[in-house]
Amino acid sequence: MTPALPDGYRLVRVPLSRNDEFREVDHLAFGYEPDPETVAQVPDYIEWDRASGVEAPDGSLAAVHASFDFELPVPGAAPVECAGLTWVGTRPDQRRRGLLSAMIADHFAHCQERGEPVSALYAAESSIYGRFGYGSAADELRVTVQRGAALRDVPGSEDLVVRFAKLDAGAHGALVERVHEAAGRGRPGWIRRSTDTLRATALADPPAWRQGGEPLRLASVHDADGEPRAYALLRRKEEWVDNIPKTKVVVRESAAVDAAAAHRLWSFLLDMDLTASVQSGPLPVDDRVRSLLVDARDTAPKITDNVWVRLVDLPAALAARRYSGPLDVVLDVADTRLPANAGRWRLTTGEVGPDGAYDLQATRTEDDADLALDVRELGAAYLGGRSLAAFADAGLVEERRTGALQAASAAFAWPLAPLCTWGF
Ligand SMILES: CC(=O)SCCNC(=O)CCNC(=O)[C@H](O)C(C)(C)COP(=O)(O)OP(=O)(O)OC[C@H]1O[C@@H](n2cnc3c(N)ncnc32)[C@H](O)[C@@H]1OP(=O)(O)O
Repeated sequence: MTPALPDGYRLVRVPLSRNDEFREVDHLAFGYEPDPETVAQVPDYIEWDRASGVEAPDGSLAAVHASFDFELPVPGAAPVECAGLTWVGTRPDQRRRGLLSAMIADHFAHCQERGEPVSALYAAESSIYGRFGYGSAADELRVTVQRGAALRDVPGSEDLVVRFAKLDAGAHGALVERVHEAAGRGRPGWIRRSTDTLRATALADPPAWRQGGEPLRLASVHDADGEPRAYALLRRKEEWVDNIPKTKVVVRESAAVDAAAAHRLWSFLLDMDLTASVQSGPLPVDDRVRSLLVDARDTAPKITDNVWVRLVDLPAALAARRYSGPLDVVLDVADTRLPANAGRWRLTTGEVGPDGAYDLQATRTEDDADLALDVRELGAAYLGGRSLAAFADAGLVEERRTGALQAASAAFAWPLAPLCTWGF
């Protein structure tokens, strides 16, 4: 069901020629205005063939959104085609008239046309997107570690060397993307930057973004052949208290291909002269540093929601990932926004693969349901980082056949916690 727009309003595609208007809506919606230096230094990373909006009766843009053509890494399988919803904004003088609701319906229709079974997003406010069937599918962890904090030993760490330089996007871009890709292998949610402009934006560093810190630096870890194994994009914020240096190291993003590289990187970060602490970038909740720190309690851990997932084509999306255990259950799915997903589905796994994981098929059935849930909870569990049993415990999944919840929770779970390392 497509929500109605107010009289005279209409959904439109927004071409590059309306870039200024599109951005004006965004600035008004989010309450900021980039200075000319920032505009000049941050690439235009909108994919203009995927930008849309709502026109008011006078032809002006009242609301906008766009999406990215992503591949979303899922548990145990090749990434699934995914529309990364972004740049969502309604002008403050046009809000609460159903413009976002209409844009989301339009977005889902475009996903279906393009054959994208899944959509993902970062939520500006976490109360917005559940109503549209998006579920919070991953958490991100940030820690602040005191200088000199001890790490448990990892063999091979001492054989690696660290290089430290002013970030040069041209010279370092390939290193960052190569390590980022290798570090994320097997980790659900680890979306790669899919275009040159997104890759360039990840390294953009206009002065307005520095919040009093130095320009971005790159700390990179290399093996004996010079091959990069880990990196951190960071800046130091100089601070002195009573003549004592208390500079903070603030990491924008870091990644490491293995434990030795992570150990070497953190050893370097925790031993920088004049500093007092290291604030991490977004980490998976099971990040190595939690296991390696001798005193992991004193790290002021903060957890927030990371990427949100929406199953647009339920059977295709569920078949695109793999599962940790055998399963034969009937789900009764509620989905008011996309009725084609609603109703009863039998989920059946096949033979176990050599990696211990299972393929799965979702087919329509008239059989009685074993579990009843909203598509939002299915999206939340999709990357393997949320427990269906925990949702049941919160009253959000109903078990109608004893044992079905245990089996489904075990099958949907995945050994590595999901994470996307960058907001889009
Ligand atoms: C993926 C991303 O890009 S995240 C970025 C989202 N953008 C922002 O946060 C920018 C500032 N906010 C805005 O521009 C607007 O308030 C938007 C885009 C969040 C909502 O746009 P609107 O056109 O006002 O939404 P619309 O009128 O369709 O409301 C749809 C429903 O969402 C609810 N809703 C809208 N905004 C919010 C919010 N911020 N928090 C909680 N609920 C909200 C409405 O109350 C309405 O609920 P209902 O269906 O129960 O009646």
